[in-house]
Amino acid sequence: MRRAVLRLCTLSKGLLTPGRGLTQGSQNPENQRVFHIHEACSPIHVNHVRDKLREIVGASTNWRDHVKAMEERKLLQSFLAKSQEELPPRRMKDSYVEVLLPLGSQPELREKYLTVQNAIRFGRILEDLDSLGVLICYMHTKMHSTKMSPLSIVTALVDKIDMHKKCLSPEQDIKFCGHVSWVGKTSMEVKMQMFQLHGNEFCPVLEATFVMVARDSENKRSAFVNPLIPEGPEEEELFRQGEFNKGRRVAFSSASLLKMAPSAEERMTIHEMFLNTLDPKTISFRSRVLPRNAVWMENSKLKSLEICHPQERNIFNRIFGGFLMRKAYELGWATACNFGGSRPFVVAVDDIMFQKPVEVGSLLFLSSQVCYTQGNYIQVRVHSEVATLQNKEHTTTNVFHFTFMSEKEVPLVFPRTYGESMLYLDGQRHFNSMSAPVALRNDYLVEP
Ligand SMILES: CCCCCCCCCCCCCCCCCC(=O)SCCNC(=O)CCNC(=O)[C@H](O)C(C)(C)COP(=O)(O)OP(=O)(O)OC[C@H]1O[C@@H](n2cnc3c(N)ncnc32)[C@H](O)[C@@H]1OP(=O)(O)O
Repeated sequence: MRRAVLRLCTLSKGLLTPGRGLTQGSQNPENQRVFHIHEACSPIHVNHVRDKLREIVGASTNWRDHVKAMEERKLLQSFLAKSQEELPPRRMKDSYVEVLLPLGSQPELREKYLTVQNAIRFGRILEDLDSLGVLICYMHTKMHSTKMSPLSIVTALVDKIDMHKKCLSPEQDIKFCGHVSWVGKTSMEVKMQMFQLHGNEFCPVLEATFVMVARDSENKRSAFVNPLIPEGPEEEELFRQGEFNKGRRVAFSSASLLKMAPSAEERMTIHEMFLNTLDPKTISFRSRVLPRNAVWMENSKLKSLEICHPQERNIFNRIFGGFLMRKAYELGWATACNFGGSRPFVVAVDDIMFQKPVEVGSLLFLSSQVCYTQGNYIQVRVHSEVATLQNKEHTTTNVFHFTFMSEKEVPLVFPRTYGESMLYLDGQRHFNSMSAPVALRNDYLVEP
């Protein structure tokens, strides 16, 4: 067990240093390491993750019982800690979980994960990562005094998901693993990795950093989580990285274009783009023409609507974060496909913020657009908002950022309004925060 954790941490350190990329990752011999099957502790079957979660929170399996189940959860409030100091510290290995998705040995599982091009649906992987992230946090906060957890653990942020060059086959077993890597007072950072069997070895294909927040039994107020004690220099480094990530997120958010004007360089970019669209035949700021091989941003949009049925609920009777991510991702993929005119492959996902829970019964409006392109890359932003039948006012619940790589070079995208210019710059910032660009690889197959 300990060896497996250490090996995972070493791998994480190599791959997840902020700003390091796919190219750098794959060139680094450290990252060529593989995870040997025999090192793993017995993994949980993917189908059991959600059953375990239901058991931990005592969720009802029938929608008609959900109110009763929530009433029962209220009784757990007394188990909540009044301060973090009351809670026993945990180690990284206490929350370490491995999950097996046996696509190779159980072909009946494949259908759910399959794309028409015989690749793996990335949207399904997002759902699995979300459930696993929550399970990992329940391992970290496990109490011996009560079978059911008084905590409601929700996904606050998908900080980053980086894909590596490996081809994802729907016919080979997949393994996920992860652990809590940093904790605050009520929040936990979780690092997860995904491996696919290649011959006799599980090779790394993806890594992800999520932030989960603990809430009380009724999911109304935040609740304290156990401190984390890193053991040894590798874990200390991971913990420091978690601290650094928190600072980076605060800095990124305070420099948000919703709060601050763009930098001088960014302003210059926008002005140059504007000048490039002025019609040289008229001396007017109004007549705008698109340069060759460019598309107006407003023409890159796709929209969808989902009715949030009880079937898509999570263990707290709100809409499952993984479902929201899958739907947003699939719309984003279709947007990139429509825009680029060829098959897009996801390269990175970052900064998905879950601002508000989505209630069962809501109408979920997803709106997706290309906001930045470069070479073969397409940066897509998906905005989601909800309305209810009673209240038609729309409320933003999430903003998703996806980076795709297209098989062919893609057109430039041009903002027409000031608001679109801000979207362009925000897209550029997200693109630049991604790892260094990678060369298009034929074996890089990750699809909706
Ligand atoms: C059920 C039975 C049958 C079911 C059948 C169907 C089954 C379907 C399958 C599902 C099963 C699996 C489900 C597993 C559960 C998945 C989880 C979800 O879905 S969850 C659904 C999707 N998720 C949601 O719905 C969540 C929606 N969002 C929210 O509710 C709130 O925005 C919030 C709670 C996340 C934060 O509220 P806010 O008022 O801001 O809170 P505070 O100011 O009090 O701060 C508390 C701590 O949070 C930190 N922090 C905050 N934000 C961020 C951030 N962006 N970034 C980083 N950190 C952040 C902040 O720094 C502080 O940390 P610390 O210093 O104390 O350490």
